[in-house]
Amino acid sequence: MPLALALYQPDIAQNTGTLLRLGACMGIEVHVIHPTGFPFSRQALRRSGLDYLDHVALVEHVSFARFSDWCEAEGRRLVLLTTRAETSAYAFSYAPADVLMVGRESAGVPDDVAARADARIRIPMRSDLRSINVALAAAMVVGEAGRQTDLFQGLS
Ligand SMILES: C[S@@+](CC[C@H](N)C(=O)[O-])C[C@H]1O[C@@H](n2cnc3c(N)ncnc32)[C@H](O)[C@@H]1O
Repeated sequence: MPLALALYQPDIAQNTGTLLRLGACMGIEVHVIHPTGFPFSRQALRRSGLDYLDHVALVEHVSFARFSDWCEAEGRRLVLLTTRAETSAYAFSYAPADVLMVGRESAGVPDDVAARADARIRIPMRSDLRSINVALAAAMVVGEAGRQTDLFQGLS
C-alpha cells in the first residue's frame, strides 16, 4: 500500500490542481476532504485545465469525520503537516501506508483535527516567516516520505 496525500478543506483551486498532478505523477492517491473553498467537481477541474485528472486516484470525503473513519477502517496512520508541530519532517520515520495530510491555505486545521492525527510534523523554516505554500510543503514531504518508503523504486 503506497503513501497517500490528503487535503483538508482546500481553499485554492490552483493548489489543489497542483497536488492532484503530483499525486498522478507519483502514483499516489489524493484524498480531498470537503467542504472545499471553491466549486469542486471533476467537470470544474477539467474546465480549469487540469488534464491529469484521468490519471490520478482521487477520493473525496464529505467530511473530516468520514475521512477519519476511512483511515481507521484501513489501518492508515494519519500524519499531519503543520507549522505548529515540534517534530521535524526530516527526523520522522514514515511507513508505506502513511496518509500525509495538509491543512487549508487560510487556516491550517482546527485543534481537534490536529489532535486526531497520529503524528504531526513540521518542515523546518525561518522563524520570522509564516509558512510554505501548501503544494510545495506537500511536495517536500512526499519527497522525503517517498525516499524512505521506496516509493520511487516503482517509478522510472
Ligand atoms: C499556507 S499553510 C497554512 C498556514 C496556517 N496559518 C496554519 O497555521 O497552519 C497551508 C498548509 O501548508 C502546510 N505547511 C506550510 N508550511 C509548513 C511547514 N513549515 N511545515 C509543515 N507544514 C507546512 C500545512 O499543512 C499548512 O496547514
